[in-house]
Amino acid sequence: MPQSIDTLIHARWIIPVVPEQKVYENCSLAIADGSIVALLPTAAAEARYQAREEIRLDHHALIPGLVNTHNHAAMALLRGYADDLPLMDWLENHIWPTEKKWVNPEFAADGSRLAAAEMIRSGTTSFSDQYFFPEATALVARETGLRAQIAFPIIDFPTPWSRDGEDALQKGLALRDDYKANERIDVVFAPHAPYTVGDATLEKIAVYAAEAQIPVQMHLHETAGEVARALAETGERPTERLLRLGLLGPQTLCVHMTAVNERDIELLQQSGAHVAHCPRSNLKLASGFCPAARLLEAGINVALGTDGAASNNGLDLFTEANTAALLAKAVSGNAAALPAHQALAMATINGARALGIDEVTGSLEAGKSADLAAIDLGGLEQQPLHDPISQLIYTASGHNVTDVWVAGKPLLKDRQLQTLNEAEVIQRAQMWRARIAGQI
Ligand SMILES: CSC[C@H]1O[C@@H](n2cnc3c(O)ncnc32)[C@H](O)[C@@H]1O
Ligand SMILES: [Zn+2]
Repeated sequence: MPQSIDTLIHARWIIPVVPEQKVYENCSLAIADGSIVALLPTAAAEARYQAREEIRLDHHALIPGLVNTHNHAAMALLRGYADDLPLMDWLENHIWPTEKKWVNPEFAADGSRLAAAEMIRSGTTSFSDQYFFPEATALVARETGLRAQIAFPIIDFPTPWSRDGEDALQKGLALRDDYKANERIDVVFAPHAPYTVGDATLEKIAVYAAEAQIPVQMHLHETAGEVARALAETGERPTERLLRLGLLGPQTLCVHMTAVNERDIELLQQSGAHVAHCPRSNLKLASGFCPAARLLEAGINVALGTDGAASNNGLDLFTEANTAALLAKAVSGNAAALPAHQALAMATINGARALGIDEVTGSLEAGKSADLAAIDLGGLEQQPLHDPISQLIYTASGHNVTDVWVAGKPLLKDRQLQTLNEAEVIQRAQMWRARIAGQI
């Protein structure tokens, strides 16, 4: 007697990511109540299950939904607004003044919707976000069905969202209470960077984080200049400082990590901290290079982040994984560094580990949530197809994604967004451009 389930997805290739490098050809994924029940050959699946819905993906790879471990979603509205500048000039003379003038709850909601649409279209199912008015981004995650880690921003000076570090902490903790019961949305701490948050605030965060086991993410070692400034002002490297303050541990996500020395690597390794590698933002802002392959070799969990679309200028994790793989080879002078299967792991299971959600998502294993992306590999650029993992990393992009599910619910169906009105999202983005340009 066949077992009743919700969905059977038959795919040309299924790539579970765990175990790494495994590719199943002409297999099926069985889904019930939003979770993966089994991955098995199509003939066996058809005999064993009676599904309410069967989906055939004859030219596609089915993979775990991608995990973007560092984003500033609402900054999608500032895409292309201030290009070709180094980090501190970009922030201090362009982005921060513009944020002061324009960022409000409406901006955060419209920008987050634009980013959510782009992420879903390009196969992302989970993202971590650090931006002002995090309540607006959390609401967009709730509406759209994305899985989200809302990392509320803590800065010691006035921002559009908070008066100071203490105000940000209290607002963020209240938001955390609001989302306690939500299975898809976690609310965590995001002290912005070593140069915007002082020891007193970081010490408070360390106490709360330890008491309630709350993850912390922070921009760290984004540039050599940041490290040099810290050394000149305090005699301490930023990584050493986090360790001294009790903030470097298995629930810490260090975003960027360029300009690292042997001691920094040892500290990351011993503490179990994770790294969000954002290669395209680092390249565009000329911030430096994170030695991703070396960190991985040292046993450090390295995941991928796009950073905001204002410094990338997109949110496509396929492009990010491609850049990570190519950059690692260039930086190490070794063509074998960061092979395609490792880049795919960084975009999926490593990301889920970095966000503390690897028991739920990041790989296609029975019992995990059905968070999936289907990628059409039938196009000209993917022929001939010797190795689907190679094609995913070296030839595909987010444009090849056709279908996306979170917890078994379709967010993208045959390239059509299911939980967002694309035309409205574009119209709102265009309205913000005109407002910022002073045209309306
Ligand atoms: C505290 S909300 C986020 C805050 O960070 C700014 N930001 C965006 N990208 C970067 C980056 O690469 N390094 C440092 N800060 C960044 C953003 O504009 C907000 O002000
Ligand atoms: Zn960032």
